[in-house]
Amino acid sequence: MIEFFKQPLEAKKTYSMVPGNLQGYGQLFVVSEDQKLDWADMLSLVLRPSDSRDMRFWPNTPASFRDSIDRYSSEAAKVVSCLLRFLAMDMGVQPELLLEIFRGQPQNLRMTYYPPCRQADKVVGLSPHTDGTGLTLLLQVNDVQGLQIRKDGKWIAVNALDGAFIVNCGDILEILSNGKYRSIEHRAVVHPTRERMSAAVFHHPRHDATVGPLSELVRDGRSRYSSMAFMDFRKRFRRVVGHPHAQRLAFEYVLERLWLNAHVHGQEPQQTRYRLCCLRRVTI
Ligand SMILES: O=C(O)CCC(=O)C(=O)O
Ligand SMILES: [Fe+2]
Repeated sequence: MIEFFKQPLEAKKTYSMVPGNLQGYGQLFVVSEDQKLDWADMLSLVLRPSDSRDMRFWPNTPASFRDSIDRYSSEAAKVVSCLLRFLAMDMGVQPELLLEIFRGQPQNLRMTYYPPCRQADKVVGLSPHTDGTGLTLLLQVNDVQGLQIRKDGKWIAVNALDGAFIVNCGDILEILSNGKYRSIEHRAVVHPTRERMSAAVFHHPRHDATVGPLSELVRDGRSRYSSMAFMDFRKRFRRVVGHPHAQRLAFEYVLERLWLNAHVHGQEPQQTRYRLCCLRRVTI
């Protein structure tokens, strides 16, 4: 990955994103010429299922690149299977139930390169967002800190442990767990003199899954979210881009719809009110 980003721009542009496809080398969510871009370049690839790989975007320099990514993908999938088992046990649900939702372990990879910026406080490396995933395995590739999470309205730096993954709970896990695990809002800042690199592997439910709180967790009828097809969730999630907090807000917007539906079915009025407050911040 380090070798890939070191190459001249022209070489990297061989793998440029094309309209209508989120894979390849470029920038995330570019929707307008006037948009202020994040201070980062990235290479995004679909890794699993393996027949969805689009090899046009897979660099073959350095020569070991494709092979390394392939192995990384299998190992990440194994780690995530283990984590899903532990999470199921922690929630008191059958591990097989959770694993079935992630069957085949659809996975994509985003490698991000943040160049240094002398006026680092005037730019943002990666805008605030939540991951629209089940779980994300995030690796800070070099020893430059940059990840922050928003807690109680404040941004808090997360220090990566050497050689360890940072595991993010994504939006889907928040819904499946009926809110037990919160999908955390995060962003990346840049360093004034040093470049930074990270690699995130996003794990999604299988494409024909329905996402909603696991039935074992709503036995008492307290479902915080109603269910929807994962592909519908994804479509709505991607519709709102280019806003400073686009992804978090998009997620809240989708949740809002889910919670309103739940409310219509006579559940959780208090939670619905909370989400209505969030909705006021969103212009859609
Ligand atoms: O670079 C980082 O530390 C964060 C990356 C991230 O949040 C993402 O790729 O979704
Ligand atoms: Fe993220």
